[in-house]
Amino acid sequence: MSAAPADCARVTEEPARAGDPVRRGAASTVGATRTGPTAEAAGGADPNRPAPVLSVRGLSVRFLLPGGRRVDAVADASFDVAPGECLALIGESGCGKSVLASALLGLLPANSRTAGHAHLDDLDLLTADEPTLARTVRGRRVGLVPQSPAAHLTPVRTIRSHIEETVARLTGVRGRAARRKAAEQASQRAEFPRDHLDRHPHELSGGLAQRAATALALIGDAPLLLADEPTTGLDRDLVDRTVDELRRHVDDGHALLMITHDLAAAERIADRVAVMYAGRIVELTDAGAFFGSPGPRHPYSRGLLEALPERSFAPVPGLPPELGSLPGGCAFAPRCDRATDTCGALPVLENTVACHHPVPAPAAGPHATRTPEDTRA
Ligand SMILES: Nc1ncnc2c1ncn2[C@@H]1O[C@H](COP(=O)(O)OP(=O)(O)OP(=O)(O)O)[C@@H](O)[C@H]1O
Ligand code: NI
Repeated sequence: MSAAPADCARVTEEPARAGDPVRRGAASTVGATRTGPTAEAAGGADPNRPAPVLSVRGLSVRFLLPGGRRVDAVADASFDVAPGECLALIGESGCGKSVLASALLGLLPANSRTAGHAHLDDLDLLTADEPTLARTVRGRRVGLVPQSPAAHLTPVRTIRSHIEETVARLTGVRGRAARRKAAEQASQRAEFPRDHLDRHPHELSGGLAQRAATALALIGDAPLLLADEPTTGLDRDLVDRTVDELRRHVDDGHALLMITHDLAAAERIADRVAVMYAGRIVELTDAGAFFGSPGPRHPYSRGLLEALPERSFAPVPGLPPELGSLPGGCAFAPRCDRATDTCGALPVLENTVACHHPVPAPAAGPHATRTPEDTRA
């Protein structure tokens, strides 16, 4: 599913250094367009929704490559995640999901430039300095299940030693026996088998490494969890159990941003869904509306869902564009059977969708959000 783990690993293996001016100095160099989705679209204006744990506005990430080339991996992303809420971020391989997560944790490489805001309560994660991120954010305020867990584990240490060390660092548990017990409880939560705790990372399958990473990410009880493909390599039964454990974590009041290719897992866990295409969020809506009625409004989202074996099993025709040479206007237009000349202009995320020709919502229904397109269609 994840065809680009190397990219993701590359991002996370080269953390920005302390005092690195890249992120702090670069906030105005990218994302000249601030298309400004409504606060409601981002999930912020609903008075019934609790104040968000994470509030992202206009987040853009650009990579500068040799020869003056650049890759706009994330463009103008805005969304909120509230306590007790899971937002699933979905989209094809290479659309910018992991780069977005890395930006939130200050884990982008030095050839990146970010713009926008990502508020974790009163702290802007995009401008926070590396000591703050390292000492107070990663693990404590934001947990991470990385996409390539093996790359984040130290080869010469057992899983037990990783977990006990994290327990000691992030919790008040003191004493060897207590730490050992807490580590075993943490591994159990993520369905990591106790009899594998004394193994080294290279002795684990991808699925077991994934479960070890999930166990580690839950230990700090951080109010926000970023889980990047937490179910990769797991069989269906374990996917369901892992997702249900993450859902319990959400129901305990934590916020979860879950990146996944697995739409069945997203349907099982998510309260809201954000669909990313070529670096942009093109749809942001309630999971019930997305997976049920009226279904996705963006033609791309609809195509993603229809590609599922239990639906039409027909892939979205064509391939996503290279992020280094994006066409002007709607990046999906070349693959879209609803495209017209209008799509030469960049669509803004309005209500729930960034599309000049969204799939019409039915006339009535609890989730129907009518747009001018509905009346034209
Ligand atoms: N350090 C880098 N330098 C240049 N481009 C990069 C760098 N890291 C990532 N990219 C590019 O950014 C884009 C988004 O990558 P990202 O890993 O976020 O995709 P993704 O949506 O997580 O894909 P997948 O589902 O396969 O994990 C890709 O085109 C990738 O090649
Ligand atoms: Ni990724």
